[in-house]
Amino acid sequence: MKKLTFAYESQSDLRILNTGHGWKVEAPQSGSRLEGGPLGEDIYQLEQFHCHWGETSAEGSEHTVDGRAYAGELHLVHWNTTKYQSFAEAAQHPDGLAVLGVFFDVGNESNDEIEKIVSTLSEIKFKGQFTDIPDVIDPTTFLPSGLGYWTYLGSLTTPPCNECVIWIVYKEPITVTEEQLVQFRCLSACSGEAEEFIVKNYRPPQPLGNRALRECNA
Ligand SMILES: NS(=O)(=O)c1ccc(C(=O)NCc2cccc(O)c2)cc1
Ligand SMILES: [Zn+2]
Repeated sequence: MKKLTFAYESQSDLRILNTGHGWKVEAPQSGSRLEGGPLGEDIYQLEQFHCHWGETSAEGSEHTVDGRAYAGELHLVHWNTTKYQSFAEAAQHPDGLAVLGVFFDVGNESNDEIEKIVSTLSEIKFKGQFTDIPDVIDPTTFLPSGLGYWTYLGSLTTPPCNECVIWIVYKEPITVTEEQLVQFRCLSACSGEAEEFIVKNYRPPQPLGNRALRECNA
C-alpha cells in the first residue's frame, strides 16, 4: 500500500457536544486531507472526532489486538470528498468514510490534547449540551509517533452500522491518565436532572468473517 498521508489544520473554538453516548467534537475541516494507504486515489476530509471507553481501563476499545482490549479508542472520522457531495451521501457507500482509530493506554502522563477536551466536559454534563473548546486543537497531536496500522473494510460501530468505513487502526497507542478516563465516565446520558453516567460506550468486536485485514509498518 502507498504511504498514508494526512494534513490537518489547527482550529480553535471547535464545538464539542454531549451526544448522550459520549462526547463528539465537530471538526469539519475543508482544508484537511487524508489520502494514500488503503484509500486509493480519493481524498478524505475530517468531519468529526469522538472516542469510546469502558467502565474500567481493562476494556473500552472497539478493536482488540490478539484478543487484548485497550482502555479506550479515539476515532477521527473522515469522508470521501472526491466521490461524494456530503457526509450523509458518503455514508451510503463502502468507500465513503475513513476512520482513524487510536488506542488509549493508561499511563502517568496525561495527554495535553485530551486534557483540552476534558476541561470542557463539566459544561456539557447532560445530553444535548454543547460548548466551544477555547484552546487550539491540532488533530495531528492525537496520532502516535509510530504510524504502523492495520486496515480493513468495516462499518460504523453505532446504529445504523452502515458498511461504509475503511478502518485504519494505528498499532501504537497514545497515553491518557485514569483521571482523564474518569472524567469521560462522568458525562450523563440524560438531558434532565436524572444522572445516568455514560460509563461505557464501546461496541465489542464483531466476527471478521471473510474480510481481509491488511497491515502497513510505516
Ligand atoms: N464509531 S464510528 O467511528 O464507527 C462512527 C462514526 C460516525 C457515525 C455517524 O456519523 N453516525 C450518524 C450518521 C450515520 C449515517 C449517516 C449519517 O448522515 C449520519 C457513527 C459511528
Ligand atoms: Zn467511534
